[in-house]
Amino acid sequence: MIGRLNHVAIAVPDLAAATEQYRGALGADAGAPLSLPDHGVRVVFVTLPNTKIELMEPLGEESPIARFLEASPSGGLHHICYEVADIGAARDRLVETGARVLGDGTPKAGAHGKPVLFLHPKDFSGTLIELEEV
Ligand SMILES: C[C@@H](C(=O)O)C(=O)SCCNC(=O)CCNC(=O)[C@H](O)C(C)(C)COP(=O)(O)OP(=O)(O)OC[C@H]1O[C@@H](n2cnc3c(N)ncnc32)[C@H](O)[C@@H]1OP(=O)(O)O
Ligand SMILES: [Co+2]
Repeated sequence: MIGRLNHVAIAVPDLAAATEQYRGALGADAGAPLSLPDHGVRVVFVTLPNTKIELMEPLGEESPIARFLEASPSGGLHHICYEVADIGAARDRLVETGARVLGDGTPKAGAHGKPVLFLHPKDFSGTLIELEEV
């Protein structure tokens, strides 16, 4: 059911500093910052030849990455995003297997304007999974 790896996300305390590090020290193609108030994060996408890296800092009081950064103040790997062809069908199949879909199960428009959903990290080997319909 899952297809290509769309992106790997890294939570960072300072988006501008992390972007500069990817652009400078790592020589990567980093895009412009984008605020996503619906998701409580501000992001920069780094384009690699075979996938993308999403650098994210908290946005707003209710950011879902606030607690993660409290536990790991210098940042850390936060989630991986797999592409699916039909996110409604993917959600129904996952719920049938007993996996917890986060939120109310309704896909939201993600950073690329496509529908996304998140799966509880405790149900997938301690890894937060994002599904994106592509
Ligand atoms: C826009 C976009 C896009 O790309 O399109 C995005 O990516 S938005 C990306 C930001 N949005 C999201 O992440 C939305 C989905 N995330 C969430 O709803 C939340 O972050 C949760 C995953 C439910 C975690 O919430 P919260 O940190 O409040 O819970 P918590 O502190 O009680 O954590 C419960 C347990 O899960 C663990 N835990 C928390 N976050 C984790 C993560 N990212 N990876 C692995 N484990 C994680 C904690 O260590 C804890 O384990 P112990 O109990 O063992 O201590
Ligand atoms: Co993401």
